[in-house]
Amino acid sequence: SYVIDQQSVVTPMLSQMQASNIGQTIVDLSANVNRYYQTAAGVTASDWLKQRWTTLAAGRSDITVEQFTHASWKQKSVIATIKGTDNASQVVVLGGHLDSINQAGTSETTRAPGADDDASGIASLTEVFRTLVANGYKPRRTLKFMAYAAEEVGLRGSQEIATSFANAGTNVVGVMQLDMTNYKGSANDIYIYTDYTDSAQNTFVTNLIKTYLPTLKVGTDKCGYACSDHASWTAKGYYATMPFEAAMGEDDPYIHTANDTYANTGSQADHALKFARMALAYMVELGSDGS
Ligand SMILES: N[C@H](Cc1ccc(I)cc1)C(=O)NO
Ligand SMILES: [Zn+2]
Ligand SMILES: [Zn+2]
Repeated sequence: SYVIDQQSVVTPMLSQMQASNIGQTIVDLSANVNRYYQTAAGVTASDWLKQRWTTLAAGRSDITVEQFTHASWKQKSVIATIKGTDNASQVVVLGGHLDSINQAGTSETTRAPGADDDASGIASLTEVFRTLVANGYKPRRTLKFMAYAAEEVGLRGSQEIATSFANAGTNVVGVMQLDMTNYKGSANDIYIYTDYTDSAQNTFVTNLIKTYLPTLKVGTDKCGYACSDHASWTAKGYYATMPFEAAMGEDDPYIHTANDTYANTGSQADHALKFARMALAYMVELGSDGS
């Protein structure tokens, strides 16, 4: 059962989280001509993120940053792990996808900045990672931050990772997916998607928002298909939640084009900051539980 009891840890951290940090990561990631799973730029973006997370890890001995090599394409997923203290066998995952795509076809030189889809999600979870490390936070459970390759071509990177975890019998107690966090297209702030996700964990996340971000308005909606990497984890029997930027059909109209830019989300990351704060609360509340 889900208990919310880490206010003394979470609340001080929330005020340290900054939209400007999220915006900078979006700018950095979308500076690659593209982040397509098959291009040199897509490989470069993966290597850049590994280095960025390694720098943020600040030499902590309980943190590792690695790349997950996939079977049949070049772009690697990136995984940062904060090893738990006394309940390390139980794992919490916060993910987004690293790759981008242009719906007109993505060659080595095709522009696909993917600022909202999904640099915004990667930037949101990177700000969670930065804040936890800056505060010297040591979780009881193991926390994993994941940047999946090849989401746009069939959730392929997360499918390989989730399958690998299931085959290893890894006890992932919960997964949150952040795919598109920075385009405020709807009346509510955060939309919890109810298909291909777990309803009990969705309720927990809704309660986290009520507790820690009480001014935010929460909506729900359905994709109607496996619309992001949360579906890969659900397919393997894990509990997943996907908080999303808008209601169906009101999301960022520029995605999968050369116009999915930071400028086209107003050159600010205020919407993404809401998701980062929610995600930090998720990682600390679940990460602080014993077995
Ligand atoms: N299709 C998804 C984005 C997406 C997800 C949900 C909704 I509603 C609309 C759009 C995608 O491109 N993920 O990378
Ligand atoms: Zn997409
Ligand atoms: Zn996406």
